[in-house]
Amino acid sequence: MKDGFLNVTSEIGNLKAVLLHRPGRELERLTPDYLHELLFDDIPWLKRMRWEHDGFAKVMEDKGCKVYYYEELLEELLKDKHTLNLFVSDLIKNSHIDSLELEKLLEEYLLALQPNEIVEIAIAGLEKKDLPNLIKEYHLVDYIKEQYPFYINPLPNLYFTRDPGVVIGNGLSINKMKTPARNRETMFLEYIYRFHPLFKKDETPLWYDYKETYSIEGGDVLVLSDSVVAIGCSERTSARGIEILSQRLFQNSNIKKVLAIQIPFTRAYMHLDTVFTMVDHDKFTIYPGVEGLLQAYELTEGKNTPKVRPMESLKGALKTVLNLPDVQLIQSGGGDEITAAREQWNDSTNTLALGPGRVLTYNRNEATNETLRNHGIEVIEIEGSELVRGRGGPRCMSMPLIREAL
Ligand SMILES: NC(=O)NCCC[C@H](N)C(=O)O
Repeated sequence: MKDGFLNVTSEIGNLKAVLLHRPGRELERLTPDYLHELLFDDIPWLKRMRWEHDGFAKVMEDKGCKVYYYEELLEELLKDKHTLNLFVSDLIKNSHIDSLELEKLLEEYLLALQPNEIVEIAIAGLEKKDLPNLIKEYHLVDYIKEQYPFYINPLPNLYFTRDPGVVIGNGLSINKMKTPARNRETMFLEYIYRFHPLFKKDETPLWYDYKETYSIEGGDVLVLSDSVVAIGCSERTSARGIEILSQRLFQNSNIKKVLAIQIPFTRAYMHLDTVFTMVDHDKFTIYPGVEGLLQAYELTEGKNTPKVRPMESLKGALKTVLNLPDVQLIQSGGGDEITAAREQWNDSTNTLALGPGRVLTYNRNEATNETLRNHGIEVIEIEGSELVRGRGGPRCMSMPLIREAL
């Protein structure tokens, strides 16, 4: 196989290219009634959120990382009429409109728009009040759904680009999301993969597809080295999904071992990277509140499904799979129970490595940042008072496309 564009063989190699989404109008469609369903705990202030997000992107650019945006890549590929037609048709299909007639009307409406307007609607949603005269004759389904404000749902979680897809080696996993609120996000990545020349589809293996049955979300996947991946078994990522992805990696890539790490299935720690991230060759940060609750399993290639070996401890497992004499688990919140819990809620452990021993974090997590510094880690802080309201940090908000090999 020729060289593709994507290449991620570690969590900590110098970050060279990343996929982001700048928060947009979808955030202004969050209302208290739909917060829970849309996986938010609060209503963010968009203007400030964008400012914070621009600051986040700038730190990466200043360090030599190329920043790509979902909205730009999608607009570029929708300039092709054939792709645009397919995209609109899939957008309608994935929006669960429930009425053939309405589907047709919406399709006609969207096809008359420009690519940037279609992308805006695909991400930010379409409110019924914006098209007051669309339906000429009401059917039962229209009466029943009348109170619901959207024809097309907003996707307020898209700025957490980590979750819908993950690059492992030179291949891509387009994930199967667990919740309906985030399901439609993955379609965008499929279009970028299939139709944008940047991703060099013919040279890029697809490890997983969002049309599969078992959920996997990117916040659970940590590429620990060129031959080892850790995958959290969590509220969002299923054990069966881990087995299927692992076996494919064993058979078609350089990955030899997967460390499956079971974390408590709760909202506060919805993905592995909300409690555990890699910050240097042999250093990790971990939320002490879960340390004793994690169970690790080593997966290696099996006949049909992987062989599974329960491991004694996370620390021991990391040493074994990474072949290291020792590893350090740096406790977030300085190890203080209350501080650690408060800062974990605000994503203290969700660090994004820009290079070995250099991480990006929210400035609000003062105790954790100080602890990391005391362990020799360079910590670059960003503002995140509004960004954090979606319950995700710098790692959640970034999908690495290229990292320099270690
Ligand atoms: N990797 C991550 O932990 N992503 C954060 C996702 C937060 C989002 N509100 C969600 O519940 O999916």
